[in-house]
Amino acid sequence: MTALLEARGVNKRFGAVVAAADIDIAIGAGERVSLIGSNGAGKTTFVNMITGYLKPDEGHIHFNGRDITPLAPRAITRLGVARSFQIPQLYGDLTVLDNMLVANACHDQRLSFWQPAHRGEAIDRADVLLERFRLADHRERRVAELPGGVRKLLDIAMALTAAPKLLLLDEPTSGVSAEEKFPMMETIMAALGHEAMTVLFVEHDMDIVERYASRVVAFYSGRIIADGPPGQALATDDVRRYVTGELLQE
Ligand SMILES: Nc1ncnc2c1ncn2[C@@H]1O[C@H](COP(=O)(O)OP(=O)(O)OP(=O)(O)O)[C@@H](O)[C@H]1O
Repeated sequence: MTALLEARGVNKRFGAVVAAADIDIAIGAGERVSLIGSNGAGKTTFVNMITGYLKPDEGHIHFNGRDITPLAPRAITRLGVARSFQIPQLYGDLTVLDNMLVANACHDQRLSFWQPAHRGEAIDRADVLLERFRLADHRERRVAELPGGVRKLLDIAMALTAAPKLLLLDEPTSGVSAEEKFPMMETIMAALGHEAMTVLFVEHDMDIVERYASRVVAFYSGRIIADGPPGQALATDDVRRYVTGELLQE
């Protein structure tokens, strides 16, 4: 397997807290990887180190064959790493379409005062994504008026305007009702199916993990305690003890 993302000997501490301990992992193109672990296990720290918002104390992270450890978040985004947040980062007063266009403008290097164009092209790309995420009917609505689940879909669609190679999702269905979460994941996964991209998603809901991940990476105290296909990783004693709580902790 040629790795798209590779972390080697990555460590991160916050004072006495070990947030990442000897992280060694390689993730290939097209994988759908779920990052699981209890609160404070180190999932977000790992994601933040990939995006460059946090720097490891030790170790290196490679993306697409390049050492991205020293790069600033914007430079890493430009290489093809995109992220959506647990609480969507949207402009409530703007329409859905305008949010898409703002997201596009943030990474379109061709835009300038003299050449604000590509707008037609940007609108076409936005419309394709809105269709895929079942957001076309909301195109002209103000984002502040939309329900939470729709806003989450928009946040992910916005991340895709950059046509990333790696997409990082933070609990895509958190805050969404039990009835809505599977239809929402179906929409997300169908939309992502059109793009040849690797997806890492932080998830606490094991039903979602089992159904949508091709691989599970479990964290505890900053360490990776299991890594494999969902059926295998979720069945390990460490995951049952430290993540799902099916076994009592020693
Ligand atoms: N900026 C920071 N300053 C100090 N401590 C931090 C910081 N970021 C994370 N930590 C600590 O590092 C540990 C790992 O946190 P992290 O947010 O990575 O866990 P997590 O698995 O994402 O948890 P959750 O599911 O609650 O989001 C925790 O003990 C946390 O308190």
